[in-house]
Amino acid sequence: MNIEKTRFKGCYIIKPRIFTDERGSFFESFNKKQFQEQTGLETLFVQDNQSVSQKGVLRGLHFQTGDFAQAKLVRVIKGSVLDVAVDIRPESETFGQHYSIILSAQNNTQLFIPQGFAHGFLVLEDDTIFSYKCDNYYNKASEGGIIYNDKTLNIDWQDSGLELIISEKDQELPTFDTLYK
Ligand SMILES: Cc1cn([C@H]2C[C@H](O)[C@@H](COP(=O)(O)OP(=O)(O)O[C@H]3O[C@H](C)C(=O)[C@H](O)[C@H]3O)O2)c(=O)[nH]c1=O
Repeated sequence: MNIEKTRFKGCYIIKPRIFTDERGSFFESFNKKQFQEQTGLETLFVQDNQSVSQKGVLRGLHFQTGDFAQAKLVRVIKGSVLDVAVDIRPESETFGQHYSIILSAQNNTQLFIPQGFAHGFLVLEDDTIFSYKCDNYYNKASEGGIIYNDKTLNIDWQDSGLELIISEKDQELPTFDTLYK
């Protein structure tokens, strides 16, 4: 696997090595040893999640707080998404800034998002399968979030022409300024 840094400390883009032959293709979707060698991070994932969404679904921006903060290794098994990670680490020089990337079954690209980020994605194709590893368990009481169209974050979701499908819970998430200003 090839791992490259982003301008956000601890956030990495991962491109697995794909093996193809007359049967199809193969790749290692995670390798702890290589991950640790290339990032220096000792990450122990404890929970895998999967969601299936139709085109136009926007999930997020979500995070878990305190002892239940989660690092995530996210990827798309089928379809494609615009994935967004927002740095909510007050001490970070990129605090309040976000990173966006297209993740798809075509590019097989993965994004490692460390603890201290809010995460969300916009689904670009029907029947998109989103799969991710977390280094901490789900803890409903620790759930937090930021409204997707927050004016301070000013995320370009590239959603022109899409009818957004957003849960009631996500439509009621607070603004960044409410949480951090
Ligand atoms: C996240 C989670 C949810 N659930 C239950 C709780 C609800 O009854 C149901 C759907 O949960 P929710 O609407 O929060 O699912 P998403 O909107 O996909 O949330 C996720 O989407 C964003 C983009 C993320 O990065 C987070 O991992 C996560 O917040 O699954 C569980 O049982 N375990 C879990 O780990």
